[in-house]
Amino acid sequence: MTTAYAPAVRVDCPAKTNLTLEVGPTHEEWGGRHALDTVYCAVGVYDTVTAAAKEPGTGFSLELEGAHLGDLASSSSDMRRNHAVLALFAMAQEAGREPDVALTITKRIPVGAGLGGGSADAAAAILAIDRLWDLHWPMERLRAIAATLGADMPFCLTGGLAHGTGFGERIEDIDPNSAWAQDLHDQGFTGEVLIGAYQSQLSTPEVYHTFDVVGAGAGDRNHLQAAAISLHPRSGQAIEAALQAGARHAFVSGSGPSVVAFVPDAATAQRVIDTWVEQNAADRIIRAQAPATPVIASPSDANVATSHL
Ligand SMILES: C[C@](O)(CO)[C@H](O)COP(=O)(O)OP(=O)(O)OC[C@H]1O[C@@H](n2ccc(N)nc2=O)[C@H](O)[C@@H]1O
Ligand SMILES: Nc1ncnc2c1ncn2[C@@H]1O[C@H](COP(=O)(O)OP(=O)(O)OP(=O)(O)O)[C@@H](O)[C@H]1O
Repeated sequence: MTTAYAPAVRVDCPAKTNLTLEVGPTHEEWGGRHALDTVYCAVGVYDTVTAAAKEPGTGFSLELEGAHLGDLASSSSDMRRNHAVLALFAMAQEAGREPDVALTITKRIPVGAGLGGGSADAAAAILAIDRLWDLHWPMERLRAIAATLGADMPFCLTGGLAHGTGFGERIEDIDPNSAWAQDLHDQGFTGEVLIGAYQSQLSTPEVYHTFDVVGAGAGDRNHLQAAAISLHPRSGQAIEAALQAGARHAFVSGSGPSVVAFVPDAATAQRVIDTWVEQNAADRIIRAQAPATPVIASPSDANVATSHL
């Protein structure tokens, strides 16, 4: 007898950056994490996570795809520590079920880049499993589960623009039609974005520890920027080059090393790309739109576009 399983679910989840990132003191009750006041912005480079049911009692499986796997590609990378798998375990515990799910991750978000790649995959897994198991839990419940896994994960569940506080897990969505969103748009923080990414990765804990020593740079919207540049100077070169080429804003994304540049038009985008190439200021250049939101699809939603990928 063949068992009929619910169809696999696919979620495309965008990367995140921080349009502002104010870093305050550490809190023991948060595991030593710093207090944050940040404006999150999801950026349209997507990882794709699929979740499919497996035979009961067979446990989870994980397949990784993509040309940019960073340190995930190494044989020592422990599948059980992958953020998407940790999300599956958390959902299974909350639902009182076994994690008999086959996960696949197609990675496009640079790894260890300050773009929330692991957080995006964890959020995508939560959204996919919520649909696969027909749970239909409210977003607040999904966010509470995500917050136990990492600071950026609650935001990644909804994307768009949001105000983050606490250690980053307290999320207040910024309505796209609000005066706040309009102001961010008027400042040039929406539309075409260029991401300068690198072969090298930065450890988020190390960047925060370096911040504790060097502090924030004068006038830096991202308080971690000076720390990230001290650990990865090429990011500072890419920022200067982008601003000289006409970008309205250019800064380190989160804990870095990647650099995000907001440009007003296609001509400026091309000038920034040409300058980064001429100066070898980045190893990989990605063009994207901001803000962006997760796209959830089951095979039955055959009409779901994939032009955003
Ligand atoms: C840099 C940001 O990406 C900005 O959005 C986030 O603050 C980091 O989010 P994340 O990678 O999900 O961070 P977590 O996985 O929760 O924590 C990783 C490590 O980063 C440091 N960390 C993280 C968040 C925070 N508010 N303060 C911290 O000091 C801590 O050393 C922590 O052990
Ligand atoms: N699914 C995943 N995708 C990317 N990294 C993962 C994943 N699961 C575990 N990791 C590990 O998490 C570490 C950080 O990767 P990630 O891409 O989330 O960094 P990041 O973009 O700097 O995150 P953040 O901006 O939230 O600090 C990497 O060293 C990687 O080995």
